[in-house]
Amino acid sequence: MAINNPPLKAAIIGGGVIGGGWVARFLLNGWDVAVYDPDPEAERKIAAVLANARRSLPALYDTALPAEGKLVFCGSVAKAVDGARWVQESAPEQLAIKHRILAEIQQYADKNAVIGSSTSGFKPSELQEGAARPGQIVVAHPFNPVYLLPLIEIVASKQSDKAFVAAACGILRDVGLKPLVVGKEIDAHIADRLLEAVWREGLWLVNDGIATTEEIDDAIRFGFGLRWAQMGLFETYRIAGGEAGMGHFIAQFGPALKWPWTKLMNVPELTPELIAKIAAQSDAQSGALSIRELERLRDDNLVGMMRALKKSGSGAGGTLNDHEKALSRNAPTADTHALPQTVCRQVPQSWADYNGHMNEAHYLEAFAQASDAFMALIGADDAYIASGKSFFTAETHLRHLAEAKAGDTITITTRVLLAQGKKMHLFHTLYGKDGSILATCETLLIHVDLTTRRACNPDAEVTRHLQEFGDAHAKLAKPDGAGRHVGQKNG
Ligand SMILES: NC(=O)C1=CN([C@@H]2O[C@H](COP(=O)(O)OP(=O)(O)OC[C@H]3O[C@@H](n4cnc5c(N)ncnc54)[C@H](O)[C@@H]3O)[C@@H](O)[C@H]2O)C=CC1
Ligand SMILES: C[N+](C)(C)CC(=O)CC(=O)[O-]
Repeated sequence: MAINNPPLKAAIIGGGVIGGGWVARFLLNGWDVAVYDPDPEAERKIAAVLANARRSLPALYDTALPAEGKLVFCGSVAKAVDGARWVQESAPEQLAIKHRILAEIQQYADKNAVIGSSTSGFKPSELQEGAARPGQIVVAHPFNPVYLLPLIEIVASKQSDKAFVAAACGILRDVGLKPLVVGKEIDAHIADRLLEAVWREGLWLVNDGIATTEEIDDAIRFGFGLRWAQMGLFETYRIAGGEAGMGHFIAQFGPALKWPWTKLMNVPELTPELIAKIAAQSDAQSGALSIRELERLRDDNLVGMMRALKKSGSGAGGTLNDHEKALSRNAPTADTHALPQTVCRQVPQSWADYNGHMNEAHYLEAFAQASDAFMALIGADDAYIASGKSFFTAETHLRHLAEAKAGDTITITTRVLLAQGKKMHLFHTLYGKDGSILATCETLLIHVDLTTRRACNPDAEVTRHLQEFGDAHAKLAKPDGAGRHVGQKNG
């Protein structure tokens, strides 16, 4: 499915914490979005979520997201769902409210639209009770923040139509999400079953005066929380069994389940005293930051962690890599300035430094991405490198002409200055959003046999493609700044 052509429409019914995240996820992936929420404050709250999403979601990728869709706020469900391909119910977690809203959605929505519910705990069969077309409704349970975290639990009942489940998964993948189809409907699906168990134990630890909210959070974030983000529970414990593996792990730690290590199913009563105790500890722990500041801290950390996972493709990193590939396939192919555009991306927050602009190290990173993209363009792509040949960079000269700031969109064009035998001499120009030149990079790459680690000529096809670019670019005037050395006067 094309990601952004023509613009698709999503309707979000209920624009609170989760609805706002859905708005951002669809909008920043090029969908038009219509929102219905009776709260007069909804527009302001969604604007705040969107501001945070705009500074974090694009930072996950080394390529640009599609142009943002259009956002409208509607005065009725009927207006919001009109023409929508996806309708997401994100109203309060009360079955009666959800039934009322789903009935209204089905009255006005296209019969082929997917209707997802964000419910954290209700089974799809419960949501479908009394529905005009039960098969159209699926649980699409997201995780906060919806614009960054890829997991969506897709839960169907016996009445659900498989075609809608398949369509739901396809659409969610297109907007960068990871649909996990839950095989059997149960209360609270998979993830919230797990979360509730940890939450229950946490409440007991505070209730019994054993640990504060901060100590419990430390127990998670300094240890197993880091492991869970990349390997989950079972893969982590498999390693904990040492070379003897999972069988040995269970033999050793299985009996502990019957020792008093857990409170099992007992739930502490949420008395006013316990709630006040937790709220006071939470204020002492995190009250110095506003919710929006905490969200930005969370988002920057999530972006950093998820970007790190891209390297190995573990967990969320694999989803990002798949989405990035799809985004690159759908990126505009038009040349800018008559040269191939080899980079189009946002400057992530993490690239800004103490001077409040993009740090010099990341100019080289962006230009290296341009060289990689140009290599792919001439056929020196992943398959070529896997066959044992590549280019190594021998020399680079960077010029910094104007500032790029976090959140800015930057593009790079690539020009061949010389294509001769094993030599590939490139000149990259980095532009800001207004088309002004922010930096240039002149770089010499040498073709190498990866088995001998020695220079050699590229394969015939790569040579031919490179030569074609070289011949075309030789007709252009020499770029300003080419051949400069450090300290040279302008002019
Ligand atoms: N907050 C969380 O961490 C998560 C929540 N969810 C689920 O998402 C759903 C929404 O939860 P939150 O966003 O947290 O709640 P919320 O309270 O932040 O937002 C609910 C929104 O629904 C609106 N609303 C109330 N009546 C409505 C109606 N008749 N029609 C349309 N909108 C209406 C409210 O004005 C409010 O803006 C729930 O089903 C919840 O279980 C799912 C994943 C995580
Ligand atoms: C607390 N909660 C049950 C609403 C949480 C979720 O449903 C998922 C999440 O984002 O943690």
